Amino acid sequence: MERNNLFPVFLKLESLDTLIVGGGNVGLEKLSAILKNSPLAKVTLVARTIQDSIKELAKAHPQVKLFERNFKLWDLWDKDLVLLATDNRILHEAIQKLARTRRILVNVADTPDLCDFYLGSVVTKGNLKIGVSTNGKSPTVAKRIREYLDEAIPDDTNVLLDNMQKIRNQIKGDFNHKVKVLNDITTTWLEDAAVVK
Ligand SMILES: C[C@@]1(CC(=O)O)c2cc3[nH]c(cc4nc(cc5[nH]c(cc(n2)[C@H]1CCC(=O)O)[C@@](C)(CC(=O)O)[C@@H]5CCC(=O)O)C(CC(=O)O)=C4CCC(=O)O)c(CCC(=O)O)c3CC(=O)O
Ligand SMILES: NC(=O)C1=CN([C@@H]2O[C@H](COP(=O)(O)OP(=O)(O)OC[C@H]3O[C@@H](n4cnc5c(N)ncnc54)[C@H](O)[C@@H]3O)[C@@H](O)[C@H]2O)C=CC1
Repeated sequence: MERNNLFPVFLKLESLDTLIVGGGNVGLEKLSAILKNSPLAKVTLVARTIQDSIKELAKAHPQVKLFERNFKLWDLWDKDLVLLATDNRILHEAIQKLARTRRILVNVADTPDLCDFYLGSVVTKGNLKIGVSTNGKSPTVAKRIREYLDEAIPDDTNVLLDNMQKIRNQIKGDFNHKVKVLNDITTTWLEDAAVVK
């Protein structure tokens, strides 16, 4: 069976510099996805024309910089990540090549083959975050799985995380003992949560 070989990571976008090229519907979707997860993400968005909804969103996030003009080579100079969301595949290919030579990670919204990383569907409950990828096969299925998990994971999961953090900091003894205690007290957590629901 084919399998998903992508390696998931959770990025701290407050301390990285992200560039989005494109200010239409897809640019808006990518910017929204970033800010929903990381409201303080440092993002620069460059596009020949920028939708009003993007301008509104940027007003609520003062660290987001908008430039309403064509992409320029030097937009890449100080960036760690780049997301391409224009309607111009040739431009995407050219920018992807330039970014690659600078070792900047690239997402090309309309061309999975040119992507170094994909965005995923995300479930967030307090400190808990679950990312879902279908390996690019079906973003709609990723969205459905997000909805399913969002319903299934108890809303008070963050209370569990806070309690576990306290217990984790208090347990004395060697590492193996600590792991055993933490495993023991969480063995029945999901079943218990299902009963309470
Ligand atoms: C490869 C990937 C690269 C990337 O964008 O990172 C990619 C690529 C493409 N998406 C396309 C279309 C759609 N994308 C969505 C939605 C989402 N797309 C997202 C991620 C990804 N999309 C990455 C793979 C993720 C994975 O591994 O599963 C999500 C999860 C995250 C996010 O974008 O924030 C977000 C759901 C968030 C949520 O709600 O939970 C919908 C549905 C909808 O909006 O309801 C449609 C219309 C239905 C359809 O076409 O399937 C097209 C065709 C464009 C065209 O036809 O021109 C391409 C290009 C292609 O596949 O060739
Ligand atoms: N990955 C995904 O989730 C999806 C990807 N797509 C694809 O994404 C692409 C973009 O779609 P839309 O946002 O709807 O298009 P759009 O036409 O609304 O927006 C295109 C944007 O690119 C900008 N642009 C074009 N040339 C530019 C340049 N040289 N420099 C700077 N900005 C430039 C335009 O000013 C505009 O802001 C399409 O190719 C579409 O097929 C579409 C749906 C979902």
